[in-house]
Amino acid sequence: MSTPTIAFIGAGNMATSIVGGLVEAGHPADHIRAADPFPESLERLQQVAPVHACTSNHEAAAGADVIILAVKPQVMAEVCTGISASLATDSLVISIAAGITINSMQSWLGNATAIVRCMPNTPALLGCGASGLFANEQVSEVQRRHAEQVLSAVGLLSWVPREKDLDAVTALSGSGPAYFFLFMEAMIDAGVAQGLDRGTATRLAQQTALGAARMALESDVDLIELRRRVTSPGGTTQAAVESFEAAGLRQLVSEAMQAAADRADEMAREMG
Ligand SMILES: NC(=O)C1=CN([C@@H]2O[C@H](COP(=O)(O)OP(=O)(O)OC[C@H]3O[C@@H](n4cnc5c(N)ncnc54)[C@H](O)[C@@H]3O)[C@@H](O)[C@H]2O)C=CC1
Ligand SMILES: O=C(O)[C@@H]1CCC=N1
Repeated sequence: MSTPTIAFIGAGNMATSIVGGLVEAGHPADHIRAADPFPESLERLQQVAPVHACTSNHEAAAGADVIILAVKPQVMAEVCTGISASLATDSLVISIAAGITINSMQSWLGNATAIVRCMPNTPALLGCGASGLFANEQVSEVQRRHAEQVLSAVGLLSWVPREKDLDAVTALSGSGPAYFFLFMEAMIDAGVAQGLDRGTATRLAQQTALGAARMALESDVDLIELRRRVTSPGGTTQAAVESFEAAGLRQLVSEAMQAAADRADEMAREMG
């Protein structure tokens, strides 16, 4: 597969992370362009890799194999209509904006445009992201591989068969980092209430989350077995887990994720 030319429209946090990952994975910086109205954003990006900084979105998009729309959802309509005439017939557009549907993008870019809609998450900033991807029918096999090359540079990726599934991806991995942060906040507060100083409670909670995540990823047994191995019969973990279950933790998680998915659907309607 030849090296695709990749254009970033918007050179903020996500673009910078993806560029960092791409270059680390061996993608040549001279095959990457970026446009952003704020020179400071472009300068920050160029500290990560010597990409070609463009003076307009048109200059970045013209003739690029892959165009990554890494701008906030609120400016997507303006950005898409602005670059629609710059796309080549075989350009692939990848959007990482939450709540902007393929339908909306097609209405701004043209119905024949190959589009991948992606829901990333913030650990992409550390190369540890998890992204869900959906492709419209115009996306070819080669373009799928290009999308995978880009998103795998910042972590794991998973294709979903229906665009609607991106609402569930948003509820799970898109918003998910915040759930773990919230749980850690609650654990730290509880540790402090039991007498630990906040610094100690914070470090213990952070390392416990890291250790548990690594065991979940790297161990050859499932989550139930991992949990069983911590839970001595009649011991402390059993007391805590029974307390969680009695308080309806699973139902709470299910309702919270439904609220997130419903909101994702609502946002797509509002912005579409
Ligand atoms: N699921 C999630 O947790 C995440 C989703 N995202 C999505 O990624 C997208 C980008 O987010 P960030 O990088 O965090 O935002 P950011 O604010 O860091 O970057 C956006 C960049 O777009 C530039 N920009 C504004 N108007 C522009 C225009 N007309 N043309 C070109 N560039 C323009 C801004 O100057 C800025 O540098 C958003 O749509 C967001 O929804 C990002 C991070 C995580
Ligand atoms: O909270 C949000 O709406 C965005 C989408 C997923 C993560 N952040």
